Amino acid sequence: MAHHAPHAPILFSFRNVDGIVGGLASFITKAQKESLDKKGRFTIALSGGSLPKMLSGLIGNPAVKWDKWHVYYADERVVPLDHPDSNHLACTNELFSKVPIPVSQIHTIDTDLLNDIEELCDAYEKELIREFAQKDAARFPVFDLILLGMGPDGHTVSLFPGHELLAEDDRWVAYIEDSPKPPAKRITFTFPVINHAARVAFVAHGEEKQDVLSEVLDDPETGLPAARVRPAHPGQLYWFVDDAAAAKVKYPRTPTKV
Ligand SMILES: O=C1O[C@H](COP(=O)(O)O)[C@@H](O)[C@H](O)[C@H]1O
Repeated sequence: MAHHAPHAPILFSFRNVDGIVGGLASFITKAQKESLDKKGRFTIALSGGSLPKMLSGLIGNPAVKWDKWHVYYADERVVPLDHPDSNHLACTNELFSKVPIPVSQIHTIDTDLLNDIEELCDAYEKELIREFAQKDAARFPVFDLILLGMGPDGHTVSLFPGHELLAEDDRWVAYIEDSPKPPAKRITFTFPVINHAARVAFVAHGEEKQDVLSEVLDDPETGLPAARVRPAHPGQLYWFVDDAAAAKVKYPRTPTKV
């Protein structure tokens, strides 16, 4: 049994990627049920990179109430929605084209604004304000679930090590024009948004994540972007990883029955 402080990150390590896919699907459906029981809708934010493929356990799953999902992108590349770099395209190819989710409930960037990143970013922030601010006049939105990835450099969403956006404490959505990982132009949720969510789950797999995962979980004070994800009480952070990624991690695992 894992012993750590209440609200410390919960680490699930699975033997392989299939294990992550199954565990993540049960976790998401449980989170969805809790939200639907409370308020009849489920607000979720997705990432790009390796994450969309990890959502295949939701396809054909009768527990998923797609008509109640309201989907946002935790970060998005400023490219057309059918561009190979688009996080929306990746999520569509891996998930949305295969499930009956109403298209109007998937909140994409406004591609009429691709030539004005500031406007595009403001417009996406307004999408979030429409969903959250009127209801509870919250300073920051409270997503039911935000799903994140982590790059081998410790970046998450489009928040990169050493970048000035790590200090953004006011905006909900910010833009970056000098991303060290292409494409350079992106929009991203800020830390206050991520850290106000009810649940945040990182999903990471493979040997290339070994060193960074042990730094983020065992030495979080080094301050890599992924280590700065610490949802405020009563929010909870989870990690869904495979044993290859967790090979160097000393942080205690929680048994993988979610
Ligand atoms: O550029 C990005 O990278 C991160 C991490 O990607 P991964 O392929 O290492 O999982 C991703 O979470 C983010 O959405 C994306 O824009």
